Amino acid sequence: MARTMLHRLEDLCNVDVDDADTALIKSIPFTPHNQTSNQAIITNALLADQALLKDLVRQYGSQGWERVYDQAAVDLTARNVPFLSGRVLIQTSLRHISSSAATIAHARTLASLYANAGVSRDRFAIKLPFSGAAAAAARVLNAEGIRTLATSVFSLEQGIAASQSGCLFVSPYYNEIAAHLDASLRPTYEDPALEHPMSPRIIHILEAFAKAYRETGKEQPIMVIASHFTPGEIMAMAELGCPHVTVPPHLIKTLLETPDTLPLPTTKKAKLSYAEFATTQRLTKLSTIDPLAGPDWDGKLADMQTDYVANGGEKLDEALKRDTIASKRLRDAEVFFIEMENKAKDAIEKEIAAQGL
Ligand SMILES: O=C(CO)[C@@H](O)[C@H](O)[C@H](O)[C@H](O)COP(=O)(O)O
Repeated sequence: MARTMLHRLEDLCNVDVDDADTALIKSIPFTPHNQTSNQAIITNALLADQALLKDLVRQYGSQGWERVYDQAAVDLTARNVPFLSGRVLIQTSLRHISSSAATIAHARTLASLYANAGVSRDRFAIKLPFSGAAAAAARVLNAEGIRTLATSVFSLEQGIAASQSGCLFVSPYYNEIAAHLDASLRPTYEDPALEHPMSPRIIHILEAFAKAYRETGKEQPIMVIASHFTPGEIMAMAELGCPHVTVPPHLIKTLLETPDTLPLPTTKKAKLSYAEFATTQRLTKLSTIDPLAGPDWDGKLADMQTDYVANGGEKLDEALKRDTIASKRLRDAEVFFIEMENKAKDAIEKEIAAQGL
């Protein structure tokens, strides 16, 4: 196959797949790294496969819809492991966003279903939508070897809490969920790295991790940046310094269909360790600005001195409350993913009734 923009992206930034579609993953002309998912991805995949739905209901329907849905998420992702070099990921229910105990219990259930499916702990991770309660849950889960990804991250404080709770990965959303549902909310920029209002927060998180690594030697979460609309946005992630980007299906297809006619890249992809991280010269002005902060922001950025995870993630919840943009975006994610989960719940319960279970 001739060289495409997806090859170029992989030269600059590790390509992960933001979808569970095995055929799509196999169509990529190199081995992608991780495969991310969420309740929208799992529900759509399950509803598109009525044979799988019926079969899972037959096997597990008597134990209720959640058992069926969790098994679906594990089955739909576990089968992709042979075609990836890294991990498959599924997300805990947003119904648990305010409860550490419920988040821990759900993550442990998913981990045991992966174990039953023969997926070892180094081939999966559990995504936690990152509230204070989730950060506290992450500390427990990572300590017991169930590795987590902090997701729905919109603020530096959430990024710091991901580091403090020992998360393996962190996924800031470059764009908000509301913009996925309403195209009029999608910003378009000639130069996304420099102009997109989320770029500074990405740089702040990466710089905080690099500083923490230099000071403590402790490995920091690997950034798997998510939620992009355009090829231009995706390609800009390398310049921001993101080591991984998770790419939705339509952008994988577009990048695969676009020949790379540019000279071979002269820069290398960001290393997974933050030891050598440095913001590229062109973007250093983003280090001190925050277009998403409110008008009374004092210009100070959060740092690792505050423990955002202690006491059930109390300080993270306080920070989220003060940050109207991040808290609105996290709330939108909560509403959207619960809606998508409920769509699957209705279909599963209908099938449970049809099978007379
Ligand atoms: O958080 C991760 C990866 O860690 C993503 O799966 C993330 O949920 C998605 O990129 C966003 O929710 C956008 O998803 P979609 O609306 O494009 O399906």
